[in-house]
Amino acid sequence: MGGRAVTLDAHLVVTRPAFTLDIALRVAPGEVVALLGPNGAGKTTALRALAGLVTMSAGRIDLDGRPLHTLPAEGRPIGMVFQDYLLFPHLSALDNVAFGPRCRGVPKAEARRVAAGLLDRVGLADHAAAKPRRLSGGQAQRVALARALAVRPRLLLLDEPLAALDAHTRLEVRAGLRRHLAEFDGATVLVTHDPLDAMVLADRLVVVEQGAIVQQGTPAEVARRPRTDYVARLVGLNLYRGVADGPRVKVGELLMSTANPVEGPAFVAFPPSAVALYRSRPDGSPRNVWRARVEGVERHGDNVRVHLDGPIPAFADITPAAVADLDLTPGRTVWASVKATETQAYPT
Ligand SMILES: Nc1ncnc2c1ncn2[C@@H]1O[C@H](COP(=O)(O)OP(=O)(O)OP(=O)(O)O)[C@@H](O)[C@H]1O
Repeated sequence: MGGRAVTLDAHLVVTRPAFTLDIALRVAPGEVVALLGPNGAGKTTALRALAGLVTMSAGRIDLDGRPLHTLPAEGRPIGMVFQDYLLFPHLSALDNVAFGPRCRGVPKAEARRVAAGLLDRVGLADHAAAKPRRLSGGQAQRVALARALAVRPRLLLLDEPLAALDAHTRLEVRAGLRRHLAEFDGATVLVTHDPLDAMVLADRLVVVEQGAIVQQGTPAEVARRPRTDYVARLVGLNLYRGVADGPRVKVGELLMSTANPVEGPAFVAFPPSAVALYRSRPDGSPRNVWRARVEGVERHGDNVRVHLDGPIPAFADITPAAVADLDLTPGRTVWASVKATETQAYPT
C-alpha cells in the first residue's frame, strides 16, 4: 500500500449456524477495494459488519486508528449505497441527500446547501426538486451516491451499486462512479458480482469464497494469475494445478510445456482463445497436444466456445467456420493444442 497510512484496518468475524465469515481487510486512504465472490460467499455480510448492521462475534474494526466496532450503526462515519438505492419516495432528490446531515444535527439550511453542492457534483442540479419516481435508474443511483457522501464519510460502502441498471446505462454510470470515487479521499469498499465493475472501479480486488479470502491483488494481477476456479472463470482462463519441473508442468496425466520455468506445485493457465482444434494430430513447434472429446458447444460473442473433456477439461474459443469445418458435435473426438508460449505457469 505504498507506505500510506491505513484508513480502514478490520478483522471481520461473523458466525452463523451454517456459515462463518472471517476476513482481514485493510484499505488505504483513497483506495477502492472490491469484494468479489460467488453467491453466498459472505460479501454482503462483510459490508453489513462494517456498517454495524450485523453483529460481529469477534474481531475489530479500526478507522483512522479509532475503533469503529464499538459504535452503533448510526454513529459510524460511513456512507452507504445499497443495490436498490433505498431513496425515500416522498422526499425530493435534494431532501434525500440532505437527510443524513439533518439526522446528524446539521441545521436545515446548511444541510440543503451541502446537498445542493453534491447534486451539482453528480450532474443533477436540475433535478433537485424531483421525487425519486421521476428519476431514471442512473439518476437515482447518482442521488444515492450523493446521499452517501453527504455525511462526509471516511468510509464509503457500496453494495452492488450498478446491479439495478440496464447494460447501456450501466456503462455510463460506471464511468461516472469511477470519477466520483477518484475524488473521494476516504476508504471505499465495494461489493459486486460483476467482474467488469470490479476491474473498472477498484484499485484492488479481494476475492471471498465461503467466508474466507482466497486471493487478492490489483485487477491486473488477479486476472493474470487466478488462484481458484471461480476467479479463472471470472477472468476467462483455463486453470489447472500441477507439479512443475522447470518449463514442464505435470497436470494429471498430461505433461505441459509452459512459457516460463517454475519448480514444485504450480498453477498453469491459458486463455480459451489459445486452444486450437484439429481433426488429426498436429505437429511442429513446441506445442501441448492432447486428445479431447467435445462435451458441448455454445455461442461466445462472435465466436463459439467448445467445452472439452479429456486428460484436462478445457474451454476452446474458435470461429463458427472452424466449428463447421471440424463438424464439432458433442461426443466427437478432436486434437487440442496450445502453444507453450501461450501457457503461463506460476507457483501455488
Ligand atoms: N440474515 C441472515 N441470517 C442467516 N444467514 C444469513 C443471513 N444473511 C445471509 N446469510 C447466509 O450467510 C452466508 C453469506 O451470505 P451473504 O449474503 O453475505 O453472501 P454474498 O457473498 O453477499 O452473496 P450474494 O452475492 O448472493 O449476495 C450465506 O450462506 C447466507 O445464506
